[in-house]
Amino acid sequence: MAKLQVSNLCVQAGSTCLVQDASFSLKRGELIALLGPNGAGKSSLLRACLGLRKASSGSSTIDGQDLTRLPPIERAKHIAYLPQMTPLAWPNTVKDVIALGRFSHGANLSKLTGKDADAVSSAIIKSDIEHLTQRRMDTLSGGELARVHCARVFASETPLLIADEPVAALDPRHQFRVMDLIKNYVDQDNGALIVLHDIALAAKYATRLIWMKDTKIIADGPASQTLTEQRLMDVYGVRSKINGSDIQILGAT
Ligand SMILES: Nc1ncnc2c1ncn2[C@@H]1O[C@H](COP(=O)(O)OP(=O)(O)OP(=O)(O)O)[C@@H](O)[C@H]1O
Repeated sequence: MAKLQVSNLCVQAGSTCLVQDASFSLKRGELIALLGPNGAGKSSLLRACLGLRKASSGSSTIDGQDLTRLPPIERAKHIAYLPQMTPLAWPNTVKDVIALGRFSHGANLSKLTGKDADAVSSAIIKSDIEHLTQRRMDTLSGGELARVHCARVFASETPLLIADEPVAALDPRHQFRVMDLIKNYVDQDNGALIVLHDIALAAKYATRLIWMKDTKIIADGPASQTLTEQRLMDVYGVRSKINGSDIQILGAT
């Protein structure tokens, strides 16, 4: 089934509210873009959904199981998480990092065999990084690094992916390449929730947009219903011109 159900989730840091009463669901076949300005609470919401940050109230379940109570290794079988990317200083090879995707399956990471070896090989091919497998992670460009992290997720064969700004800091071509990888993953009967700051990219790829502002989800629906000039003004404080799939951001108010 693979369904993430988030209900009335609230996150506090001391007396400060970071997320208020967030509810939404994510299931296979959906590619949801989580949108909102800096500081709106997107990362806090993602981390609370995954049970990585304590929620003050509400719930987050996967196929009916409370994510905050699932042991990390069990959670990792259901849902993969790509946090905001920071350059890695690890001397590990690309192949070793992708093999980490098989950890939750109990694989011997230093000697992959059978299904585990197949999953890693298939992820490497899907992500178009065959030429990088013996490279050290700390020698990769941002675009290469992003594809390696996608491959690690694909190798884990989880049905759901949560990613926090997976295309931040990539040039337009690499943004498309990574979004194409995520779309292909979703098209193979998986689901993804990803934070994006590029509205046009979100409108092009996402089946649904969830809009956050000032700690709250203020809209949830396909771009055809929720992406309007007024919405961009309300959420980001920018003037825009939207004509079908042509989205122009004209400037700040
Ligand atoms: N532990 C904490 N204590 C206090 N404030 C926090 C804490 N964690 C996050 N915040 C604040 O909560 C707000 C929301 O942060 P969050 O990282 O969730 O926003 P975001 O929407 O993901 O932003 P961005 O787009 O910049 O990544 C920010 O103002 C941040 O400074």
